[in-house]
Formats: sequence, structure tokens, C-alpha cells
Amino acid sequence: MARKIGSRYTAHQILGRGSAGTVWLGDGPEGPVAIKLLREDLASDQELVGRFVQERTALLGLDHPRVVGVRDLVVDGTDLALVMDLVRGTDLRTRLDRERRLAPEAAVAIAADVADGLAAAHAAGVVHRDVKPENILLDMEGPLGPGGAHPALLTDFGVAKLIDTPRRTRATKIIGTPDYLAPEIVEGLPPRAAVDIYALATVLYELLAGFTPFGGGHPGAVLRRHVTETVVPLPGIPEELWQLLVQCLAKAPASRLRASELSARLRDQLPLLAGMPPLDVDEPGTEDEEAAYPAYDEPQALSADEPRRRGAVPLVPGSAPDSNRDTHTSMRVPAPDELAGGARGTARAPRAAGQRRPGSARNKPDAVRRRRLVLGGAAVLVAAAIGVGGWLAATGEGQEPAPQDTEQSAPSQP
Ligand SMILES: Nc1ncnc2c1ncn2[C@@H]1O[C@H](COP(=O)(O)OP(=O)(O)OP(=O)(O)O)[C@@H](O)[C@H]1O
Repeated sequence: MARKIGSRYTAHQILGRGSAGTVWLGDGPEGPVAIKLLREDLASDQELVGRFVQERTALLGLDHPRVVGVRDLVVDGTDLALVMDLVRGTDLRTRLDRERRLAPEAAVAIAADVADGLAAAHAAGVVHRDVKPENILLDMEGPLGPGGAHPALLTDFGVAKLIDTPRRTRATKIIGTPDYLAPEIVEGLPPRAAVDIYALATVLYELLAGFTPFGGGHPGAVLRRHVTETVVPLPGIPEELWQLLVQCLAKAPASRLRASELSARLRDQLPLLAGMPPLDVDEPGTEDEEAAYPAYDEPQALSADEPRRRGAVPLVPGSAPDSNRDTHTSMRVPAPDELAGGARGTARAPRAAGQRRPGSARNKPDAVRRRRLVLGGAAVLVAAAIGVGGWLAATGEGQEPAPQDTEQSAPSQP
């Protein structure tokens, strides 16, 4: 079914859905495009529409081969749409779901591409703030690179910033995707370029291991781990690559590499990784923590036959009418002492494949595991939400900080 978007574009077929809306395959005066049609409740928010229009230049301004370009912004009646370059391929989450983990050479090649895109964005004064596999697209029509990896492009630049306004997101709600949230965000500091580096290092770890370094269990527990736990080595990972990951997952933002340096260091490693098979590691259990939390119901938005995705919190609060992912969980603000008190270990050390942890939650039926998932009292929620509350407060209109410790020079985003 075709649908007109403004006077210049026609949407033909749904490519995918996210928390902010639906992405369509469409065409316009210059050929095929991808059209991200924002959810109706967002599109009817006049303040939000105003922000998109105000940021039009910034949205349309990023021009880099590793960034999905935004070509146009359509505001038409109840429609608010971003018209983007069409990437023919898939998103990295889909590939990861299919393959579970990638060979190190391919994983590093993809991460280097994304780092290139980030370097360009940071130089232009833009922080992405939502780097995750869902926002990395693989261009299947592009030339094959190291490890047989297709070129990777980062998408959704600037959208998180526009949608996450204090008015839309009460300070009691946490915004973002917990697995990829840098500790300084959890602690309430404003997001600068280094948060993207942390998120990208998390993605690279996930590509190599099949799970994120601090993910698993209740979203609040995930946030707490970002702040209190150190990343545990992956069995079999080359030392230099491991050191790079450790540096970019540093708790202190200033200790992380800049995007251009990360890209160069990743590419330096590629020859050493050629032909290396995927790492053979087993996902750690979270049973100790799960036992500490009362029952937690899975988010409603996920349909029964859909594969479960990692716990995540919505970019936009509230149920998403056209969303079918469990990237839509809302969390309550934890009390300050909860975070501090939640620093107990979680026994999340990855094990070489085959090594079983006695009584691992991995061996429990899914429904049981789910019921035992977190919520409520314990540790985490607390500091997390307090931190993010501070972050939200700090990212109000006109308060977005210029990306610091980026490739400097460039003007900051208005
Ligand atoms: N420019 C594009 N070209 C081709 N496909 C795209 C493009 N942008 C997005 N898609 C597809 O649409 C899907 C949904 O994208 P969208 O950005 O709305 O959500 P998301 O990033 O997956 O999740 P969320 O918005 O919750 O962070 C993507 O996973 C991808 O498969």
C-alpha cells in the first residue's frame, strides 16, 4: 500500500520499526529513499515538531560515507518524517541475531567504519548518544571489506537529542538503551563525545562475545554494572584488541580514545585478525542478581513470537503504538543508597565455551527466568535514574553541551 508523505515522497513498504516510528521504503524526486515516519503522538507534539524544524540544518548537514544521510524533513499535517539515504542491506542487530558472534576481523572492520562515522560527527559537534547494533546498517551493495564485512553506516544521528526532552521524559524515567549507556550518563553527567566511544566499544565487545559486557537481567542492574564493575577479559581475545576495548570502556570519559584514533587503531589490528574464527565463549549468567529482585514482567510491547531483545529503556516513554520491540521499558527512579548499596558482585565473568556454572540461570526455562528478573527495591534503579534524571535536566533546550574531547575544531551543535 502506497502512502504519500508530503508532496514529494511516496512510502511503499515497511522496512522496520523502532521506538520513535516506522521506517518505510519509498521514493522521491531523486530516486529510492528510506522514510522514517515518526509516531503519531510525537508528530502531533508541536514543540517536538518545532525542534525538528529548528534542527533541520544540523540533521541534514552530516555528509559522510559512514553516516546515513538525512536528505529532507517533511512536516505535513499529522506526518513528521525524516527522509534518509536508503541503505540496501540489514541492520547489525539482525546479523548478530543470526550469527550470534562475528569473527574478530569482521567485527573490528565494522567497528572501525562506525568510528569513522563518529569521528566526522564529533568533528561537526554532534554526539550520537544512541550507538547500538540497531542503529548500524550494513550496506550489502557496498564492496566487501576485511573479514567479508559489508560497509557499516551509522544512522539516527540527532534524533535521540530531539526526542529526549525533559518535558517528554519525566525525571523519574530513564532514557536510552542500558547495555550501551556510559557510566557518566548513569551518574548524571551530560553526554559528550566519549559516550559514543563507550557505546561503540560495547558494540564491538558484543560482536566478539555474543553478549554485552554489562548487560543481562534487570535494566537497573545493567546501569549499576556500568558504574561499579570492570570488564572481564574474553577468553581467546588477542591482547592488543583487548587493551583497546578496555581503554574505550574506561569509566573515566577522558581515558577513552577519540573516534579517529580508535578507527586507526582498529584498522591497525586487522591484518593480525585475518582468518581468526569467532571467539568461543559462553554467556555469563545473572542468577545471583536475579534472585535479589522481585518478579519483573516483560514489557508488553513484545509480541509472543518475536525474538527477545536485550533489556532496554525507551527512547520515548510510554507504549509505542507502532512498535513491536522490547526496547521499551520504563524504569522508576531508584533511591541514592540503592545504587551505592548495589555494588555487590554479579559473577558475570565470561567462561570458555563448555564450562558450566552450577545452577546457571541459563539452564532455567525462559518463563521462569523472566519471572525472576529484576525490579523494584534493589540496588540499581537508584543511582541510575538519578543520574539520568540529571542528564535529562542537563539536556534541555539550549543546554546541550558542545561535544568535548572530540576532534575539537568544529562548531558545537546549536
Ligand atoms: N536508511 C535506512 N535504510 C534502510 N533501512 C533502514 C534505514 N533506517 C532504518 N532502517 C531499517 O528500519 C529499522 C528501524 O529503524 P529505526 O531507526 O526506526 O529503529 P531502531 O534504531 O531499530 O530502534 P530505536 O528507534 O528503538 O532505537 C532498522 O532496524 C532498519 O532495519
